Amino acid sequence: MAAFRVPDARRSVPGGNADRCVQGTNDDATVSKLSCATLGYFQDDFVHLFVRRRTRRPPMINRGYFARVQAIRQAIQGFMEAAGGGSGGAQIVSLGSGWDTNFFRLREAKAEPKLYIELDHKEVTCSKCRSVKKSPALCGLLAGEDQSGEAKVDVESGTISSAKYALLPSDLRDPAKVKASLDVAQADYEAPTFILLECVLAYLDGDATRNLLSLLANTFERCCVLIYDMIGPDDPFGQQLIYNVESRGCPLPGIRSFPAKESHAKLLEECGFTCGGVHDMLEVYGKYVNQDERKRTERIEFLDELEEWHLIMAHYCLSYGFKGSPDLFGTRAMPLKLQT
Ligand SMILES: C[S@@+](CC[C@H](N)C(=O)[O-])C[C@H]1O[C@@H](n2cnc3c(N)ncnc32)[C@H](O)[C@@H]1O
Repeated sequence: MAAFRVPDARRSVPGGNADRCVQGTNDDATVSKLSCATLGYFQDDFVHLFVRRRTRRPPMINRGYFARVQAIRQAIQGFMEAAGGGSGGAQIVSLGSGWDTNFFRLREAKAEPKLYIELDHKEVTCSKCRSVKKSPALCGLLAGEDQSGEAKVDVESGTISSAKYALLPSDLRDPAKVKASLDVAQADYEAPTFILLECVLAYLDGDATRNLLSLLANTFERCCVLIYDMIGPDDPFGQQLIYNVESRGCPLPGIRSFPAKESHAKLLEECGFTCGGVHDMLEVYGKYVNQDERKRTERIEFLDELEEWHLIMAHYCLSYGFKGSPDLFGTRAMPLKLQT
């Protein structure tokens, strides 16, 4: 592996544009997910509706995204089963959701929760509205069972409201705004709720993350939270990773506030959750991702840079915590189960 020489990228972050750069990370994530879907790593019939220019990502990136998407889908499925599905009142809240397509995937499979709420910066929710409005397929999935339900897609305000899905602009750094957005979305604070923070907290500073997680733990009576994020900022590979992102003007304060698996566990406990587990993505890929899917996808593209693969995967982790009734969020609802 090459030696890394990393200048301090924080000095080159252009102040005013930081939010715009953070929003731009969603474009990257979506393009990478489309790259995977196109190659057959996983099925996503909707992600192409959000991307203007397709780019084929290198095999290592595709495999990393496969692990991330597969693990999150397994966790959602585990929760939905434990919570009795949409008819059991299950609710999903995705914060910093970007152009994620999980709602449309679940809705098409008739496996959607009672309510699916997404929050992101207004710029991102406005562009999501634009793509939804242009797509009869997405609009159709927002409509009610008999296609009669009213779905309002307002590009100007960046909001979508429908019987089972709500998209709203919000700033995750401001707990009062997040709570107000959840109120507008008519979140049910007593319903079993799965909260997803997929590659979001790295962009928030430590206090903002603590305030956000504490708000969630204090607001939802029975919930589990799943966090996918970067770790390991201090070794040469982590420094390079941070430099690559921050030199584009996108600060990553979160990775410094919560640099290791232990700090993620502590964060969850401090904010009012019981920590269910923290695994780096190497562990997730090796032990928790469905093994048949793993074997199938390993045949799609050859990967020979194993040392770098191990390094990348060790710099991301999944952590999860619970709050509320142990019968619902006990072992049955553990987001990840060991695969044998
Ligand atoms: C790397 S993208 C991830 C998007 C999506 N969760 C995924 O994994 O595909 C990070 C997302 O977090 C959102 N985000 C970051 N900070 C935010 C904040 N303070 N308020 C609202 N959204 C934020 C960004 O706008 C962006 O959509």
